[in-house]
Amino acid sequence: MDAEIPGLPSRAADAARLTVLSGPSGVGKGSVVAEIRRHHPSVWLSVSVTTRPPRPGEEHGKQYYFVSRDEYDQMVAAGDLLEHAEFAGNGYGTPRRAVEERLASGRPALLEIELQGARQVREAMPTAQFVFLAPPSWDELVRRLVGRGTEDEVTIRRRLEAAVVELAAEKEFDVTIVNDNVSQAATELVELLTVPVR
Ligand SMILES: Nc1ncnc2c1ncn2[C@@H]1O[C@H](COP(=O)(O)OP(=O)(O)OP(=O)(O)O)[C@@H](O)[C@H]1O
Ligand SMILES: Nc1nc2c(ncn2[C@@H]2O[C@H](COP(=O)(O)O)[C@@H](O)[C@H]2O)c(=O)[nH]1
Repeated sequence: MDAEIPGLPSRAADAARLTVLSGPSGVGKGSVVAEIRRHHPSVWLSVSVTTRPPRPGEEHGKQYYFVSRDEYDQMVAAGDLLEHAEFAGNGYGTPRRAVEERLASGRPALLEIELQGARQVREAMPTAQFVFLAPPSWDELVRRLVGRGTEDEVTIRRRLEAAVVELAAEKEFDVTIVNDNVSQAATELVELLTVPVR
């Protein structure tokens, strides 16, 4: 690592920016992030809270903090969430303190969140970097969401209705990565995570 030079921001501080990854449900955000965690364990990803029940294999504190609606409402009321949104019938939010501590210590952070939350982060932190993960096609998005097999038909419909809105918002983002291939998309995202702050 480079030695600190008084008066010159360290390279670590230069790289300390928040990156927000968003994109429609089923596009592969979780898959891309999991790939990054496997190959780049130093990349720090915020763990969100959600009122959604865990899917098979999901663990409290790993993919999410699974909380009750009351706990979630209390966190919202207390201002403990950097952003929060209702999505397909459940509440989701980013615990504020962990992200703020991470950035304050000069280290970058990654959020994987939906569109309404991304818009809130843009309001609060306009220098953050916003990355849109796009599907190769609408049909492939539907195939992935249905093929995952984790949602019932009603929920799949709700998520696809939201996907129409999310896809129309792509132009609000700084960069688009098309998720044709998980490992390629992960490589592209990691490169963006290490771009110095503007
Ligand atoms: N590049 C890809 N090619 C083929 N299948 C993929 C690709 N990326 C992800 N998938 C598959 O698509 C499904 C949805 O992926 P994933 O759960 O990562 O999406 P997501 O964007 O995180 O969804 P959500 O927002 O609903 O949590 C999974 O079954 C996953 O294995
Ligand atoms: N606004 C926020 N959205 C979040 C957060 N954590 C995850 N998400 C997004 O919710 C949907 C659905 O997720 P799923 O795990 O139920 O499939 C997806 O788009 C996630 O990116 C958050 O903290 N805030």
